[in-house]
Amino acid sequence: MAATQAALSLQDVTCTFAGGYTAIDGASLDVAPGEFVSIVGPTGCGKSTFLNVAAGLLQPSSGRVHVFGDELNGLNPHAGYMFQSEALMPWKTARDNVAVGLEVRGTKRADALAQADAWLDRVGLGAFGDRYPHQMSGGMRKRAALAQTLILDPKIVLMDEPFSALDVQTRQLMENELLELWSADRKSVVFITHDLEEAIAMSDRVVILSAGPRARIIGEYKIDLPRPRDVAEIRMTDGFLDLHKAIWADLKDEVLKGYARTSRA
Ligand SMILES: Nc1ncnc2c1ncn2[C@@H]1O[C@H](COP(=O)(O)OP(=O)(O)OP(=O)(O)O)[C@@H](O)[C@H]1O
Repeated sequence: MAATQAALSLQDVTCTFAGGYTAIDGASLDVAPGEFVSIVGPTGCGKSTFLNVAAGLLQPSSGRVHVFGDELNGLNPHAGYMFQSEALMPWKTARDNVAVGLEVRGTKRADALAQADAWLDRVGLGAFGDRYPHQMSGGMRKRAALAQTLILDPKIVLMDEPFSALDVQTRQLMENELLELWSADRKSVVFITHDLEEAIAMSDRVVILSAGPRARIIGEYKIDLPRPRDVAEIRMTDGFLDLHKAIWADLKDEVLKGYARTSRA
């Protein structure tokens, strides 16, 4: 048995869809407990597909997934998932949206609501629990979605471009908030983004997927920048710029290939 058991281990994962398109081909990734890993790759390369396999939402055509040493069959019981699109129910208030996962698990409503209020406070929405999603800004909705995911205390958080719809300033605020929450209670995070700067600023490790079809992992970089980090300030440091230059050298050709493929389609 390995010295430290991975929180999440994807081994030689291949995903071929019904029409015969192979998105991912033989990709392997281990994520350690408490590690923040970003996956970066050109548009349409298979990042979401890979994350869906980790969540247990998609069965790979071949390859294996282990979660804390147990083979995954069905939904990943230790994972919380935060999507790019809105996950809030429009007919529920922020408080009810955050509480609903606990209620589904059988927590008494009063207790679930009390925990939801505590989480709303933690994400800076303490005064907005009664608001409905349409009464909140994009950033507020993301905060509520973050609380909705973290209230369930998943050991692994899977995030698929969670902040990509936000303006730059709100996005940086959210990134810093996520890092603060993460450092207070270290969970394993797998963070999908097409934004290399965001990936470097946030992560312990950045993994590069090649352009599809048959995307593979073509590079892994340890990000040894000091923490705590401010995502805006870290971007101006020499260490960040050196990493960016090195990783971009690997990523650039793949981005161009991906762009050429999608622009022909
Ligand atoms: N159910 C499916 N059936 C057929 N092809 C699919 C299916 N789901 C995804 N694909 C294809 O697999 C490839 C990878 O898709 P995926 O959404 O994983 O990429 P991505 O890297 O997350 O994309 P983006 O950067 O645009 O978010 C794409 O070419 C997509 O069209």
